Amino acid sequence: MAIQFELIKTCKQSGARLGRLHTPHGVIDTPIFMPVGTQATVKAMTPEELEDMEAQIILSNTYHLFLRPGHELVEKAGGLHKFMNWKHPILTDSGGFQVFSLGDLRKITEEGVEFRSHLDGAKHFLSPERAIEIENALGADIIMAFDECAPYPADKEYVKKSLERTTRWAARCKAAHKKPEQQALFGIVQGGMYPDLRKQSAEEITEIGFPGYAIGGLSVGEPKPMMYEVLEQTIPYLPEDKPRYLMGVGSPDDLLEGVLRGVDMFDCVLPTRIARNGTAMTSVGKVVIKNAKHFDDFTPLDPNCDCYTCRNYTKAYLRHLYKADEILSSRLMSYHNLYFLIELMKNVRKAIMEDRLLDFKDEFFEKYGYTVK
Ligand SMILES: CC(C)(C)OC(=O)NCc1c[nH]c2nc(N)[nH]c(=O)c12
Repeated sequence: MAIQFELIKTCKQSGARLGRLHTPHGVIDTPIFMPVGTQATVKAMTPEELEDMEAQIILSNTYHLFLRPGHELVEKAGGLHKFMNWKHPILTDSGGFQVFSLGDLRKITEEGVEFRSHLDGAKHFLSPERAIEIENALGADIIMAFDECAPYPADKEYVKKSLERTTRWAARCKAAHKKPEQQALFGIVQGGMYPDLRKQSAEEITEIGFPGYAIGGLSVGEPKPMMYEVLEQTIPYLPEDKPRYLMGVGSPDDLLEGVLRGVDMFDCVLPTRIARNGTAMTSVGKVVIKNAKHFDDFTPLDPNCDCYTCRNYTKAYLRHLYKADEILSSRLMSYHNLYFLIELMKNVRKAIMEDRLLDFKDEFFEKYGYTVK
């Protein structure tokens, strides 16, 4: 088996789980936040900095690497780990979702998706088989099935047709996967915001059988309560002994609400994206560094953080870097935001171990400035 999921403990106060996911490139503690490195780099961070902040697994993307530099080059380099000098686990997303959101969609058929590259407008075709061929070449420890992430909102008939095709595509992915011993293929559950369709998708995907299951099609603009509700309607149909991965999530509150509902893995571009726009996630809420009030504030970004950025630089300096459009601004802000989410998940794992995750959530939301429900 490419991966082994060890369920260590289930929190007595909630549905939260503590686990360890053994992969060919190392062990991952769950619940886990996975930094996104779409084009074989977590933007502005070196692998050594990611190791320093104890990132355990990072994401890359099939669609992007297929378009540039081409999966053949990465394979020639000895695979993604060698190409980007990352010695730890990697997960590649399949590109299905990107095809529907990045390239302007040409047409979708049972066979696959024809689309134009968002880079140069060139026409391309991706099918379940092609996506798996690319992911096998990239060599990630965990690879995702080729799916359709239905837009939101979308009418029920469309979502039903779409999830049923995603199921047929999932079976084709499993059949096309050349290295199930080295690379764990996760199935992806869709079904929009319709609980009965989520149940149908979860039953169909688990019927095919995968070592792990992702919940796609959420965090697509729906209200948060709706996302949490759909999660509650989906998780019970996934096996307890396999990892659950909520794709594209998320912000601190979404991570906590997801863990409480039994999610083990998360990914989101938020920490690095908002960092480049000058916003920091801190233990006392968001800090928008360009705000004039930080002009002569010589305190750290986050008084309760012991990351490299918070130990060595002040808000005044970080504001200056941002206003001067200095590259170091993106680096220092990204380092802190990633560290913040990784640290949050470390504290979540500790709270689960001590059966006090609900209390931890209330304390965190109080300090972070979220209204505690
Ligand atoms: C809009 C953002 C990116 C925040 O979330 C989503 O789109 N969420 C859904 C999502 C993220 N990544 C995925 N990958 C795949 N294969 N399928 C998906 O549905 C998704």
